[in-house]
This record gives sequence, structure tokens and C-alpha cells, in this order.
Amino acid sequence: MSDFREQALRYHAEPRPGKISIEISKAAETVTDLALAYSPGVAEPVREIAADPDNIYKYTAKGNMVAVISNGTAILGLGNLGHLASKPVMEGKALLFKRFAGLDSIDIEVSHRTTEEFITTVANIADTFGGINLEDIKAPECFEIEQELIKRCNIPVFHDDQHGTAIVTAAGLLNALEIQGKDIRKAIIVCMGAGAAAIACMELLIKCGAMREHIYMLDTKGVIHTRREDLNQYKQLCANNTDKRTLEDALQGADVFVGVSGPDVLPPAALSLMADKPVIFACSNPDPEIKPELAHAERGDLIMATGRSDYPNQVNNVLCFPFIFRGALDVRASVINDEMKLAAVQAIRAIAKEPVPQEVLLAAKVSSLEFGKGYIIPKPMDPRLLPRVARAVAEAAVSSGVARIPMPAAYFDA
Ligand SMILES: NC(=O)C1=CN([C@@H]2O[C@H](COP(=O)(O)OP(=O)(O)OC[C@H]3O[C@@H](n4cnc5c(N)ncnc54)[C@H](OP(=O)(O)O)[C@@H]3O)[C@@H](O)[C@H]2O)C=CC1
Ligand SMILES: CC(=O)C(=O)O
Ligand SMILES: [Mg+2]
Repeated sequence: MSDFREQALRYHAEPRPGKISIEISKAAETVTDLALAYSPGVAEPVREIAADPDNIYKYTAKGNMVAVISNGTAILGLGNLGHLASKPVMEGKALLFKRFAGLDSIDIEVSHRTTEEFITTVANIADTFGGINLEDIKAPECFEIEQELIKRCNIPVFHDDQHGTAIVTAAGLLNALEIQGKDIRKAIIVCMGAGAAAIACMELLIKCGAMREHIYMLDTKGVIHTRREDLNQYKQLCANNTDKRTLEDALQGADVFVGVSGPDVLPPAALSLMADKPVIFACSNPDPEIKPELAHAERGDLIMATGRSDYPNQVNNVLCFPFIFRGALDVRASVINDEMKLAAVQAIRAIAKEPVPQEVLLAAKVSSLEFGKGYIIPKPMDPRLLPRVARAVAEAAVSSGVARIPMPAAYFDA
């Protein structure tokens, strides 16, 4: 067994299995404590909530709690390995919610026969939580699941692989293009993958200025073009009216490659087909579409990012989901809308242009970080992400009319 594999398994197994636990937040030592926490005291908040459901936010943990829910149909880039196998990833997302945004989070892995059964299961338990983070659910089912749950639930429902990934990709790409001296409105973009992450990334890039006709998406059968007859309704919307058919056709003169597909699908030699100063985001986890060392060996003028923590430029939805939910829950937003997503893009990208605090350098184990080819996007452990992204998101929720309470005073004290 490799050292790293052994270390990863031991991390998950010891000293107790898993990565999260639940802690109590009130005293429960004396007879008085128990009388308050349980019977008879607990009857009082029960009566208050029965009289006014909004009191649930006053007397329970709902308002600070996010459920991470999966069916395991697209676990990272490992594929459809089932709901049980998804649990380490979902516990990991719960860990990140707590570590980076102080949000209590619990993972829920759902076994189901039909899409409707999954939707009903989640809708029926949604009221327990302040928000629902859907994770690692494959396309095309993920689109119907998210849309239907947004309709049926009174709390924000957010498919992280779609929108978290799209927000971070847009923030990183806008910065990378700026460094390369390119304009997103003119950029030719090749997207490997046409699933949950890919479609959401391209749609958000279009909202950030990219031209739909400059985007070439590929799935396992090649370029998504208008003459294909095997496209589902979501891929049809991404079809380009082009004669390009292969990855090599699409890469000819392209400025950007975004990979949200699977490991090692971008041959290093194909990079030579791209325009000067290209941007390569190989975001498949855990193994990127191309290894950074191979890409850098092929040409010296590119900017390279992956989804991983152990290379520079980590384009990963961890830079978004803890903070967007923090902002959304703090103003009790009913949904996470485009205004909130675009506010998150701008807040994340702005941080990368500012001097990096010493504690981030220490945590990242580097001596310096400066906005440029090797540092296009903040590190996940940057303490500025929480106040800045959450505040931008909360303000966008208030100004777009989806917040149910005003901005908390704490944001103005920070
Ligand atoms: N860095 C990050 O933050 C994130 C990275 N990702 C990564 O993106 C990838 C996809 O995730 P997600 O969108 O949720 O999964 P989906 O199952 O929804 O989509 C996968 C897509 O990739 C395509 N694909 C798979 N293998 C190939 C290949 N060899 N060549 C071309 N296309 C291929 C599939 O094609 P077809 O439609 O033909 O089946 C499908 O369109 C994963 O590797 C995941 O780790 C996802 C979210 C966040
Ligand atoms: C990072 C992530 O959510 C994924 O790879 O699926
Ligand atoms: Mg995921």
C-alpha cells in the first residue's frame, strides 16, 4: 500500500471512525439542566413553535444547520459507486462547513429507486435544516432534482457540483484571463464534460461575459454539436453549430480548457494546438484531466489549475459552499439566486489580488504568494473568505429581495 493511501485510510479510521461528531451546546449536568433541556422544559419551545413556525429559528439549531445530501451517483470523478461509498466525501463536506464557516452540518446518503423517490425523501426532511447542499448527484437527474426541490422547499437548496464549482471556476478564470491579458468576451473555451459541473460552469461563464458560440463542450462521444441526435435536453442547449468533432478539433486555437470530466483525458501533446497563453483548468477529482507537471513540460506560457490541494491554483468548490451558505443562512434567504452567485464570484476573485496574510502562507507551506500565474485564486484556509464572501452573498440576498431578515449586526462590526 502506498504511504499516502495508508495515511488517508488511517486518517479516516483512527482514533475513531469518520470525520465528524455531534456536540451538545447547552449545559446538561444537573437535575435543573435536564429539566430545562428535556421534560418538562422542552415543552415550552414546542408550544412556541406550534404557535409560530418562525420560532424554530429562535429555539432550535435549524438556522445554523446544513444537510449534505447525496445518492452517490457521481462521487468526485470516481463515478456512480452508490450512496454508501459517498459517505466519506459527504462527511468531508460537513467537516468543511464547520471548519470554514462555523455551520453545523450532517451528511445524509439516500438510497432510492426513482428520481421522484429521492426528491420526495429530501423534500420530506427539508424542514429540519436551514439549507440543503446537494452533492455528487450525476447529470441529467441532478437538474430535475435541484429544480423540483427548490420549488418544494422553503430553504435554500444548492447543488454544489453545479453552482459551487461554477462560482469558483468563474472567479479563477476571470483572474487567469486577466493575467494572460485576455478578454472573456473573445475567449474560445473548450469544456471537457457535459454533466452537472460542466453545464453550470459554462452557463455562469456566459453570465460573466463569455460568448455561447465560443464554447465547445465535449462528452464521452465528442463535441456536443447541433447535428447530434443523442443529446438530452440539457446538452441540446449547449450544442454548438460547428463542424468540430474531436477534442483536437475543438482545441485548435482555443484560449481555455475547463475539465470537469475524468482523469487523464487531455493528452499533453494536444496543448500545442491551443492559442498563445492558454488557461488549463483540470478540475476532475482526485485525478485531473492532465497532470500539471506534464502540462508545464509541454509549454511554458500556460496557467494551470486543478481541483486538488497539493498543487498551486486549487479551483475547487470548497472556496464557495461554506461561505455562500453562511451568507444565505445569516439573512435567512429563501433561495440562492444568480445575484448571490455573481456576488460570490467577485468577492472570491478580489481576495486573490490582495496581499496574503502570514497565517495563510504558513498553512499553505509556502514562503510567498502573489497574484500571478501561480496564484490566481485564494487558498481555502484564507480567513478573509468567510467575512468577505458571506457578506457579499448576504447583501446580494437582501438587495435582490430573497432575504427574510435584515443583515446581522455582526457583519458591520467585522
Ligand atoms: N474541482 C471541483 O470543484 C469540482 C470538480 N468536479 C469534477 O468534475 C467531474 C464531473 O463531475 P459531475 O459534473 O458532478 O459529474 P456528471 O456525472 O454529472 O458529469 C460527468 C460528465 O463528464 C463526461 N465525461 C466523463 N468521462 C469523460 C471522458 N473520458 N471524455 C469526455 N467526457 C467525459 C460525461 O460524459 P457523458 O455525458 O457522455 O456521460 C459527463 O458529461 C468529476 O471528475 C468531478 O470530480 C465536480 C465538481 C466540483
Ligand atoms: C469537489 C467536488 O465536489 C467534486 O469533485 O465532486
Ligand atoms: Mg462534488
